[in-house]
Amino acid sequence: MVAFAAASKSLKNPNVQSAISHLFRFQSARTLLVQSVSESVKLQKLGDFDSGIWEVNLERPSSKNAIGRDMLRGLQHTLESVNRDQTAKVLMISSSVPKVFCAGADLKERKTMSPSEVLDFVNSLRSAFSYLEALCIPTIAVIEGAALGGGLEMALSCDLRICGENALLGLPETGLAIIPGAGGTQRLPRLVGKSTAKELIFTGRKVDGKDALSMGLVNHCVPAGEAHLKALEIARFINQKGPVAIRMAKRAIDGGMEVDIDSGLVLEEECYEQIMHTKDRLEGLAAFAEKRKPNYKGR
Ligand SMILES: C/C(=C\C(=O)SCCNC(=O)CCNC(=O)[C@H](O)C(C)(C)COP(=O)(O)OP(=O)(O)OC[C@H]1O[C@@H](n2cnc3c(N)ncnc32)[C@H](O)[C@@H]1OP(=O)(O)O)CC(=O)O
Repeated sequence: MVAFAAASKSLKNPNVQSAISHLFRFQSARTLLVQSVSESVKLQKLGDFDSGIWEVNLERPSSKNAIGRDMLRGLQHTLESVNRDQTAKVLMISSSVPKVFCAGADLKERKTMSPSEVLDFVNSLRSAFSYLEALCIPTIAVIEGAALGGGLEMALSCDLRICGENALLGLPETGLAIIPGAGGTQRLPRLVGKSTAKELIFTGRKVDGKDALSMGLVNHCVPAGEAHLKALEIARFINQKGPVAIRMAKRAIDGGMEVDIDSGLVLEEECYEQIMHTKDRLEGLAAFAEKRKPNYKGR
């Protein structure tokens, strides 16, 4: 009885609760399937409670996940697989290489390319990141360590960015006498403002996780090593919501930001109409009335 009372008292301690919930969140993430799309890009589908959460894993340790032709092909195929599958609800992009998210374009391969090959490659990389940005489900970049050049441009194409304090983010391209050519000159100013983006791109300055947070470059900065956990926590929140509503919210926000407010509101109306006749909308109302968790089916 005494032991039980002591245990229940310690369970009320917020630190213990937080540790347990971290443990629970960490342990219950179970990978159901790993699809190896290429040597350097793996696609994982989480299972059980996390069904609906998918993860692209970058895995090219020899070059710190630098993106060459092979890796780009792997990335394109992976994103196409995600896009085709209606069961994907949230996508996380992470690295299995310690201390790096992605070191950008493969500069060793670049040295062997002719100018027209470089242009072809950069155009394909830009298209791949636009494809990533346009995926109809939410995407989260999980950044531990370096996200530089094309690596940051990939993260900028995601809806959310979560980083560890040890992150190093930057667009150092001008130091190589090129410009960020995979969307960086467009997405960075839209995210952090024109003036800050110009400073970062003109100087090639790299910022750590805390500075990235303060300039709005990332959504959350957490202690080093905890970015995946934080991203998973957010992915789980999203995964419990009405899937059609999430897709329509993304469409309305993304489409609306590029047009005037009146056109944006028309787009919002169109998106609202898409959710009007879903069974999930009725399920949401029923669950509220019955004081239970909704069970959404994505239709
Ligand atoms: C998309 C466009 C342009 C670009 O992206 S340009 C590229 C911008 N990126 C960079 O400038 C990053 C360069 N890399 C680094 O700063 C560091 O390597 C690091 C990522 C901070 C990691 O540092 P660390 O000290 O941990 O590791 P090493 O430097 O010893 O690297 C290990 C190994 O990896 C190779 N490598 C690293 N980055 C690249 C890369 N981008 N391309 C090819 N290889 C890379 C490095 O050379 C080492 O190899 P070794 O053979 O062992 O020497 C726009 C456009 O496309 O134009």
